[in-house]
This record gives sequence, C-alpha cells and structure tokens, in this order.
Amino acid sequence: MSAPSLEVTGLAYAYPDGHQALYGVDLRISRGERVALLGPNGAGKTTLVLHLNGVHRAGAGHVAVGGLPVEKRNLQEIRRRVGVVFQDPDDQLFMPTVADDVAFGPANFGVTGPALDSRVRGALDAVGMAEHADRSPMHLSGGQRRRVALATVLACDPEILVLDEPSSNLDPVARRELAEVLVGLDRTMLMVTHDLPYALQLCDRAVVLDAGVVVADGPIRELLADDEFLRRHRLELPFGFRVPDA
Ligand SMILES: Nc1ncnc2c1ncn2[C@@H]1O[C@H](COP(=O)(O)OP(=O)(O)OP(=O)(O)O)[C@@H](O)[C@H]1O
Repeated sequence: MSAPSLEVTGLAYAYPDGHQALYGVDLRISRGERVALLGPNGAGKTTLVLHLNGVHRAGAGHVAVGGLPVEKRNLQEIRRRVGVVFQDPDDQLFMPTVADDVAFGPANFGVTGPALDSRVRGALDAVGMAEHADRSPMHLSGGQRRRVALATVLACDPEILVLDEPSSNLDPVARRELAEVLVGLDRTMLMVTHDLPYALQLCDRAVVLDAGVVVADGPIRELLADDEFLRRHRLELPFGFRVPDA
C-alpha cells in the first residue's frame, strides 16, 4: 500500500517567544481525500500548515508527505510535494504573463522544453484558464487570479494541495467555478477555511483545531450539524444556513 499523502504524528510547536501553538497534533490524510481544516482564529491552523512545507521545524513529533519526512535535507522535494495556494494570489503571481507564472515552479524543479510546455498547458486547462496564457496576471479578475495561482501549484504536480481560504473575496459565480475546478482535480487537498458551507460543499471530512489541539476529526456533515459543538469551538454557520440532509 502506498504511503498516505500526509502523516502528522504528535506534532508540537512553540514559537520563539514561548507561545505553545500546537500540542501533539495527529493527522493522516489518504491519497485523494479532500479534508477541511477548521477552527477559530488563533487555533493553530496556519502554524500546522507551515510545518507541512518545512517553514517551521517541529518541536516534537513527525511530519511526512507521501512518506518523505519533512526534514532539512528533503526540503526541496517537500516544497514540490506540498502545493500551497495562498489566500492572496498576488503573493504567487509576479511574472509578465500567466504562462510564465505557471512555468516558473516546474522550471525551478528542472522541467524544460516540451515537457515544461505540456505542464503549463495541462495546469491552465485544469483551471479553465488556457485562453488567458499570454495575458498579464495583473489584468485578470480576482477569481481568475485565484485560478492561475492554483495552476502555478498544479504545474509542480504536488502530492497534496493546501488551500488557504480559497473562497475569500470571490463572487458567487467565481466561488462555484472554483469549486467545480477543485472537485474535478482528483488530488489530495487540505483546505483551511472559515467558510463552513464551502468546506461542506467540497470536503467529506473535517479536522477541527482549537487552541492547538485536534478537537474533532470526522464526517463534516455530522460536525456541522452539531450546534453545541460549533458553539463550543467558536464555529458558526451563516445565519439561516442548515446542513442539508444526506
Ligand atoms: N510569530 C508568532 N510568534 C508568537 N506567537 C504566534 C506567532 N504566530 C502565531 N502565533 C500564535 O500562535 C497561535 C496560532 O496561530 P495561527 O496563526 O496558527 O492560528 P490560525 O488558526 O491560523 O488563525 P487564523 O484563523 O486567525 O488565521 C495564536 O495564538 C497566535 O497568536
């Protein structure tokens, strides 16, 4: 059996000022799963994500991506395997054209020539942005920029996609279009979000962090239908929203 896309075991971390942000977090994500990472402000979600791509070094515990330990000697391969799509696409887009931006990552990992062209085409096709390849990313709408940012990551063929608030600042059409793209990708995903309906639409499973501890890990539908659980962990569905029956 192949290694899970992500395996986090007993992960603990304190910031240099002594603030303990994670306490013994365990998380295992199988290949192809889409998992929502939920939790109130300050729960430790970003801190956890920054351990997946090796920005933070675990104080205790262990993180592996596709079976490869997140350690200094593996960092280049780990950064290819963990594709983080940041909340602000402008953090990811800085080249003159869309195609240049999408080529940047794989080119850095040594892909060249026709193989590089085919990566770029494949990634832009996957997000429905092929006809915008020669445009400047600066001239695209927010929703289009979010999709190009996703393509820059897909072009590196990551083991796991990490999406940071993928629905923020999107209008309802762009939100739906992005959801369709994401569902069509057939890739392991960890989606960090406060947008509970979007998480419900895209993920079967949710992991809830609160104060650095995993307080729930299970079917998202059940978690979001538990009003008392939501209240206890400062999670809130939009006014009037009801979790549809299965
Ligand atoms: N550089 C830092 N130094 C000290 N403490 C930090 C630092 N960055 C974050 N923290 C603390 O670590 C805890 C977890 O923060 P983190 O950013 O991981 O939460 P989060 O769940 O991503 O929150 P949000 O939903 O607001 O983005 C918080 O208490 C935060 O104040």
